[in-house]
Amino acid sequence: MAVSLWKSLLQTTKSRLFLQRGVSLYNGVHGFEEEAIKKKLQQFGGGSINLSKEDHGIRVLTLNNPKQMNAFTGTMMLELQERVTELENWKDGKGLIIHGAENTFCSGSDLNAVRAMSSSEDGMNMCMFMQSTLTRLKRLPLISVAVVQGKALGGGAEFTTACDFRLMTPGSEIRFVHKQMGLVPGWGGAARLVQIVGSGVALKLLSGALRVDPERAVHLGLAEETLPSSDETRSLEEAQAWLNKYTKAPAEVIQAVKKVVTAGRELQLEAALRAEKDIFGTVWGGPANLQALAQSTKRK
Ligand SMILES: CC[C@H](C(=O)O)C(=O)SCCNC(=O)CCNC(=O)[C@H](O)C(C)(C)COP(=O)(O)OP(=O)(O)OC[C@H]1O[C@@H](n2cnc3c(N)ncnc32)[C@H](O)[C@@H]1OP(=O)(O)O
Repeated sequence: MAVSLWKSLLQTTKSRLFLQRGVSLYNGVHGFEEEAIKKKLQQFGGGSINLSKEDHGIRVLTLNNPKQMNAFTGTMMLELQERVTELENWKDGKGLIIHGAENTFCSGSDLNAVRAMSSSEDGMNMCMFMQSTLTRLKRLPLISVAVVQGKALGGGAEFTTACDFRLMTPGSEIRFVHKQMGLVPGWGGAARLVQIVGSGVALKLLSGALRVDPERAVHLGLAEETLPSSDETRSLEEAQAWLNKYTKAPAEVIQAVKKVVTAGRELQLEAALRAEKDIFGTVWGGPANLQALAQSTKRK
């Protein structure tokens, strides 16, 4: 009796904890020294992570370091954590579009920073920092879309897997180049890639460092579709129109939808069911539900 009670308490706690905002995957127990790595990352400046004002519940996050093909500098990693915290506290949010500046997505880590942080301690701390931030990004109660224009390489390819969906423009490419650097993904990209395309395809993409063009990405289930335009502005407009199809409801309903799907993906069945129950309770009898009940019974 005590054991099953303990198990049930543990499951409930897990399902509640996983929905909490700002929870890092790692702490001192794992050897994660967050303040130390933040200080180190601060030494490698350049570029920025910009977040647009909201427009009908949708914001655009821009990886902005075009001089280096939007490679992630240390300060960009710190800014990404700040933007994710902002998005976790965005009450009216429904959708997020992520793209790179000047019509290319992201070239991974800034290799200058990588060369300067080649110690095991720095590498592991950067890995845990980025895994935590991208896991929080993936768990945002928003529908997120990576618009892949140009190249998404290495950590940039991993970044696309931290979004719910990927839309690619003609001629664009996702490529997990890690093998060529004697590495494996370190920002959580391998674990998420297996969830998206399955272990067999993930093994081929990683071991072959294969170039994935839009057609192959759609075939593999890595991308939803190839956008018609390769123009930077036009393709963003097309991505916004695509996302609008899925965000036509009050924010609290869209956020609840994303949360139940995240629970189903990440938790064991009983914990997922408990999380679904808790989330269902936040919308049952809520304004959107009561308004729908007051209207005609026929669904459009
Ligand atoms: C866990 C993640 C993992 C890690 O942290 O270990 C990584 O992500 S490591 C990085 C993996 N990424 C790469 O290896 C890509 C390297 N870059 C390229 O292959 C090319 O630059 C490419 C294909 C993105 C673009 O080639 P293109 O010929 O069109 O342009 P350039 O190569 O001349 O690049 C323009 C300009 O950008 C600088 N650049 C590009 N990528 C990076 C980068 N990742 N870090 C730092 N700087 C980068 C490049 O040096 C050029 O600058 P310039 O001053 O003009 O030489």
